[in-house]
Amino acid sequence: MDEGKMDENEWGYHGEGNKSLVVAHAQRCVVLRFLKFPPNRKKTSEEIFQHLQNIVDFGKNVMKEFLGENYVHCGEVVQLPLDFVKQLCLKIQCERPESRCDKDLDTLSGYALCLPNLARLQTYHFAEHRPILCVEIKPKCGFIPFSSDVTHEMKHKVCRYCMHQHLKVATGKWKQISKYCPLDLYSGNKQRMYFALKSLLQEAQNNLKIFKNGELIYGCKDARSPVADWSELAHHLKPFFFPSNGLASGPHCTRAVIRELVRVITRVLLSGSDKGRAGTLRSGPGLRGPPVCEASPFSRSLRCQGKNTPERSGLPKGCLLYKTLQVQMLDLLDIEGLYPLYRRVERYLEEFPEERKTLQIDGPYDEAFYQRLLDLSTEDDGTVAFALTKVQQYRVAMTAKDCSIMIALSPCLQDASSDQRPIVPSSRSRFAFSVSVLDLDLKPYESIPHQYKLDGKIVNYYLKTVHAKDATVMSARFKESEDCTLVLHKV
Ligand SMILES: O=P(O)(O)O[C@@H]1[C@@H](OP(=O)(O)O)[C@H](OP(=O)(O)O)[C@H](O)[C@H](OP(=O)(O)O)[C@H]1OP(=O)(O)O
Ligand SMILES: Nc1ncnc2c1ncn2[C@@H]1O[C@H](COP(=O)(O)OP(=O)(O)OP(=O)(O)O)[C@@H](O)[C@H]1O
Repeated sequence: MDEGKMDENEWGYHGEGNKSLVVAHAQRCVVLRFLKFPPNRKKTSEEIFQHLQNIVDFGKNVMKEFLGENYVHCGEVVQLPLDFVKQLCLKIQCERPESRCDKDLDTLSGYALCLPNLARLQTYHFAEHRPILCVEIKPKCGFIPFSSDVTHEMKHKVCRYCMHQHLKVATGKWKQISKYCPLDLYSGNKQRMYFALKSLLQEAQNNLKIFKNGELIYGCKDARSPVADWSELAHHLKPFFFPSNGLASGPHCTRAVIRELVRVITRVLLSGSDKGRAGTLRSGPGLRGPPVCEASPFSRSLRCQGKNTPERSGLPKGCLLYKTLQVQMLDLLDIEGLYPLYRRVERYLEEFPEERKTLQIDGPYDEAFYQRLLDLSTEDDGTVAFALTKVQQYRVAMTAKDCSIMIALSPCLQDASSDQRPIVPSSRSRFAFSVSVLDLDLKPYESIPHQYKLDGKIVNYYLKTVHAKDATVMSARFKESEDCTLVLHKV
């Protein structure tokens, strides 16, 4: 990219989260990722450069090591002309969802991250001419805490995502409770994964987006304007899954297309080579928590049919879900066990503030930082070193609990080679695919007290409001009859 010759007209709004905003190049397969800040909390250019460089270093030295280099794209920090950034900011403002406009794009530093556009296959510099379908999933935390520091018994039974749903609906973030449970997606069991993906398609919230040729066609652009029309989605997807067949439109077609999509995504999620060192993080069998979440409609439906709890995960070790889960499990103590250790580090830093650098709280995220993450001991010897290791592991785990997985699918001819990209078959077509992870920014040390408070809030709200009324709420959830039949489809 020639940073000297930037033209805002060649870039378009692509998407944003809570902390960054992404624009995509119209022709080339690149995006620019800018940081965002609340209006009164601007940072210096030097701080922004350092923040972005830390993101790159963390990706290179830590996440690539854990997840494998094929999945992680670190990008590079670029310096852009300020005039370009200002014009671009004005140009895209009208496309930003209202709910995200509480933060402003950083237009003062001129720094951004340049990354491959993962909504297209990884050809980096040149746009593909083939049509591309891309599914982005933010799976969230896939295990139930196993730590003995957990004080609320409910946390050993119901996963955080399912509990948090109730607080989110109560505070108006989303309109209705999702049937998605991350433990189903991470189960490796095809029926549970199928149920999880279908639930995401029913209530996408911010956990699922679908792009066609780089354009968002399904999922929430704005929390207040969810788009969830399956027949419209099927209309977009039909040429991908039934290219040469005159499948009539209507509910039958919609169901067939959605079924193909879910099957293909399940297959892709279960694929993968065994690179990356997340396997070295595996904790013993006693340290893994229950395999199902009691609030998941899937396990509830099994129980209501008198069937046993499904077996524990059959995720293949090479697949990205497996690796992501291993990194999430670096949260060995749960926030309840971690918080006192955070306080220990805090007390030390209050006494010796100059040590913050040596402890690598704000980086550098280098090889030494990575090596310390591999110590999985939970024997507290009372030292600051022990507390620090657990704090850093927790931050990495939280990052893996909030990352997204991008799956790009491009149809290929029956007999054509795929340029060595892996292939996934569907019943009427074949796709070359790529899988990548995004949003691997290390969670800040400062967010730990917030996590501690939020955890208490989520559990207390669930216990007080939902669990007390459990029977009523859950029976209402099961009035939607498809729950019990859906899971029995052969996949
Ligand atoms: O706390 P959670 O689980 O609600 O996760 C937050 C996400 O909410 P979600 O539940 O996915 O809707 C939240 O996503 P949204 O802004 O709601 O789309 C952010 O990803 C937030 O991370 P950060 O503070 O921007 O680094 C996330 O915060 P972290 O807890 O990961 O720091
Ligand atoms: N390299 C990329 N290629 C294509 N799209 C991307 C890329 N990086 C980010 N995006 C898109 O931009 C959106 C916002 O990016 P990202 O999730 O990194 O934002 P964030 O503010 O850090 O998120 P969060 O709310 O979790 O803090 C993503 O959901 C994704 O759709």
